[in-house]
Amino acid sequence: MIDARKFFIGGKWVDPINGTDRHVIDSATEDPIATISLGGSADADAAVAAAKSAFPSWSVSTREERLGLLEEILAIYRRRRSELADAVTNEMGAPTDLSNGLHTALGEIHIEAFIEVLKNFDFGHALRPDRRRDHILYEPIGVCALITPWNWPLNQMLLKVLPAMATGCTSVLKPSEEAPLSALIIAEIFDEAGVPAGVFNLVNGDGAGVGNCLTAHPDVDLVSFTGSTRAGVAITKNAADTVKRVSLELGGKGANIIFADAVENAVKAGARRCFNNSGQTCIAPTRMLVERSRYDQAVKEATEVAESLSVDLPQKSGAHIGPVVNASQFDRIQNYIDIGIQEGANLTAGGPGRPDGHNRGYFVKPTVFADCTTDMTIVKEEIFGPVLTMMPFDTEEDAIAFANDTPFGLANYIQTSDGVRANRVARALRSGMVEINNEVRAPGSPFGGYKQSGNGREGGTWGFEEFLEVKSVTGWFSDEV
Ligand SMILES: NC(=O)c1ccc[n+]([C@@H]2O[C@H](COP(=O)([O-])OP(=O)(O)OC[C@H]3O[C@@H](n4cnc5c(N)ncnc54)[C@H](O)[C@@H]3O)[C@@H](O)[C@H]2O)c1
Repeated sequence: MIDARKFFIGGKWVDPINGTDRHVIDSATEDPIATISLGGSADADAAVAAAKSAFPSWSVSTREERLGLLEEILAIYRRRRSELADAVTNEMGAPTDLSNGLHTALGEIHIEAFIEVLKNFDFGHALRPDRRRDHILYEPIGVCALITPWNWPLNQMLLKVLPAMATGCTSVLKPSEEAPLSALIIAEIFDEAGVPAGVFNLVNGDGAGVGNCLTAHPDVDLVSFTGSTRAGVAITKNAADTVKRVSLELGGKGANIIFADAVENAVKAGARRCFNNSGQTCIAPTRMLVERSRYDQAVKEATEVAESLSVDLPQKSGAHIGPVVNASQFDRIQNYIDIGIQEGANLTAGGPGRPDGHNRGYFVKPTVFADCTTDMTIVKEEIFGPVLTMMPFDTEEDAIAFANDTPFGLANYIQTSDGVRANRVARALRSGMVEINNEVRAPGSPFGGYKQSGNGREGGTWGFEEFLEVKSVTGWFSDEV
């Protein structure tokens, strides 16, 4: 059993002041694998105090100093990448090929991308050529509370801790209590890289404890949160009294609009994408909308994908999916599958209970519901498991209306070989991201949602601006002064 009870505060690994022990569970065996501490208010206060005292010097550090640190972090991250992958596999059940692949690759890509942003970011410039004494400065906002979920842990942490550091902010990270192990390695990497004391701090805890303390804390200037819409709303209310900035990356219910002229493997690729990471992806294309002439064939293909996808131990190599993260997610998904059946959706693959060969662990069968309607609970709510819903459409207008008929607006998908139509539909979709024909977003492109999927943007210059205040100075003397 790993003892992971310490926190990283003020450049040191310290014992909790008023923590409570909690086990991290292997979701494949249901056995405890590590003990962490859930911090209390004294721990959150200590971390915020360390971040606050580091801010005056870090906020005026040079671009070169920050770049040097990020380069060092990148080198150590690469060296420790397989350890990070093991931690992700153990803490949230991603199969080893996935954690050695996309989970850890995303982290590396983000470090590289933020290095590029920092090299080029303009922290001060004249308003306009004709108003050279009107000067605009971009300054770090201050102490940032960074609260992250468990489903893509490295991706979500690094999209916050790196731009915070690169813009001159100081931060307190509270990773998910479900998946805290990779975060501890990130803290070790920052420590080894020489991040100055207090610039980055880590306290484990849950939402009701450390989460609440950080979001209400008078010395925290910004909360950057990724997680459920439920928690995002609670955090926003809790932060309101101190008027701090709150940046939210929340849930999703992505539509995948498949027109009849889409490439042959569009349906299969869409179904695989929905099941990847056991369906625990905020941008998963979980609502497949298929043009009627292709619909019956599409249901067959998606069903085949679900039936041929194996569900197996995360520690095994292969393209299978692993368990979902914990018992409450397992129960939640099972409940949605029951509701889908009760509400009359056509179950064509998967269904309730564990897959054959598993009598323990939080394994869920890849499940397909065809002939869904927009009023069904499984179409409206985020399930966060390997469950695909399918429905036919007749016209482009119907497809757009179905796709937009949700309180979420994170990522939507279009499959067609008609470029004019693709662009037209992309404009009509109310979401922060639209992917046409599975074209992957470039590193440094903005990630975030419309509507109840959030109000922030992560990545690239947009991700930087979240951590910056804008100062307007008039009467500015030219930089030669
Ligand atoms: N939009 C995105 O970028 C994005 C990315 C990944 C995941 N998500 C969403 O995250 C959710 C899954 O993650 P989860 O189950 O860990 O979410 P969650 O909201 O339960 O928890 C996320 C984090 O918030 C903390 N937290 C919970 N309640 C809190 C409160 N009241 N105050 C402060 N902190 C609190 C948790 O301890 C955890 O660290 C899904 O809804 C998914 O769509 C969104």
